[in-house]
Amino acid sequence: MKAAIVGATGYGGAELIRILQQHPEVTVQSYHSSSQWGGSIVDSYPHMQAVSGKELKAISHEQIAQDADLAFTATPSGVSSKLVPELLKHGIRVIDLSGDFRLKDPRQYEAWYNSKAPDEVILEEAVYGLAEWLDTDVRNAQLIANPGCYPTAALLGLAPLVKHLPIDPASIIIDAKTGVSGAGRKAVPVTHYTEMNDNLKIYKVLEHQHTPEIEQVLSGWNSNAGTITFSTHLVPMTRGIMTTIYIDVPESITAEKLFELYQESYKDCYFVRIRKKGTYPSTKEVYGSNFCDLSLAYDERTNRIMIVSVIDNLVKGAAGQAVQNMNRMFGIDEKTGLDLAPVYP
Ligand SMILES: NC(=O)C1=CN([C@@H]2O[C@H](COP(=O)(O)OP(=O)(O)OC[C@H]3O[C@@H](n4cnc5c(N)ncnc54)[C@H](OP(=O)(O)O)[C@@H]3O)[C@@H](O)[C@H]2O)C=CC1
Ligand SMILES: CC(=O)N[C@@H](CCC(=O)OP(=O)(O)O)C(=O)O
Repeated sequence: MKAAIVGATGYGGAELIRILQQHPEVTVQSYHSSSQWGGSIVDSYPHMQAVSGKELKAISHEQIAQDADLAFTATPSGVSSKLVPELLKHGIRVIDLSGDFRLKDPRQYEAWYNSKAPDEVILEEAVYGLAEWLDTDVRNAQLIANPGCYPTAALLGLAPLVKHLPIDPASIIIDAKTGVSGAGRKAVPVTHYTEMNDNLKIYKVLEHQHTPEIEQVLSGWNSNAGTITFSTHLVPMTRGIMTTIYIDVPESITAEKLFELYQESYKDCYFVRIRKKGTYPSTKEVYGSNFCDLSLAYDERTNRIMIVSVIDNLVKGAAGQAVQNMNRMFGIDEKTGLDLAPVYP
């Protein structure tokens, strides 16, 4: 299979290159950049000697569609919304890493992204690619909207509860923390070394664009689901997301039942690992891998469940899940090319 990577000079693109380099079924046919075409990947990433002979190309929709079976668009929101329809028009399948095709309601997109929504027909057609909980057969999908990093961590943590128990979804609080690579490679004051080093910041308070994405999925799972409380923090680390989720529970649940529900729900999901009762994951324990590690705690004093979920934002939260979706799209075992052990310490 032949793939093209658009946005190859960004962090998501670089992670796609790293993963696809050792994918036995894929050849990366071309690497694309809007500003550095004519140059080479190693100009941006000198450690990527394995692709040193590859020239970065300009973005020609027609050429990309002619040469490859699939395009990954690892481009910013607002860019993907214009790029992807052109690629689809030329008949190529696309996995988009941005937030542009995740929200079904264009008014929601415009309200949270402050930008014009893509065409409604394409929004309708796009499959939301939360790989463990796909609700359609993606072997025929033309466009997969790869989920956001925070929604991936939060939704994998919430799914079994929201799908199977009469919890009160309005009680959901998601307290999330991310590493700085979540902001991409571009230098901006907020992620500058002196701003971030030895510092902890809350940001996008009550206005994070992943809020409606999480709510949209939850309401598809449980008709009672509505609004959530979601907070996001920047932590002085390179990669990783931890979400700590709090939910009020019906009195009928016990810690044992809860644990069994999660074990059962994820028994066939290689990339979701439920931690032993009483132990809790840290972001380093999934660093560089496509795993999402989950822990549960039931607080009998408050009748609240606490779920802890960790992922690597660039892998399970972006490029890794995109490759997992690609594998599903092309009928390949989902683990192919992705069985990466976490890098620790
Ligand atoms: N970083 C993360 O953890 C995650 C990121 N995402 C999403 O994935 C996408 C890529 O993120 P990330 O790699 O971190 O971002 P970066 O800022 O690191 O990279 C963005 C890429 O887009 C390209 N680009 C910028 N402007 C344009 C344009 N006008 N036309 C075409 N290409 C353009 C840039 O390269 P060039 O100038 O060379 O064209 C660059 O390769 C974003 O939508 C992001 O929101 C999703 C989940 C997690
Ligand atoms: C640290 C940081 O800024 N993280 C980004 C993560 C979102 C992202 O990467 O993009 P998507 O919306 O495409 O998922 C943010 O909070 O907006």
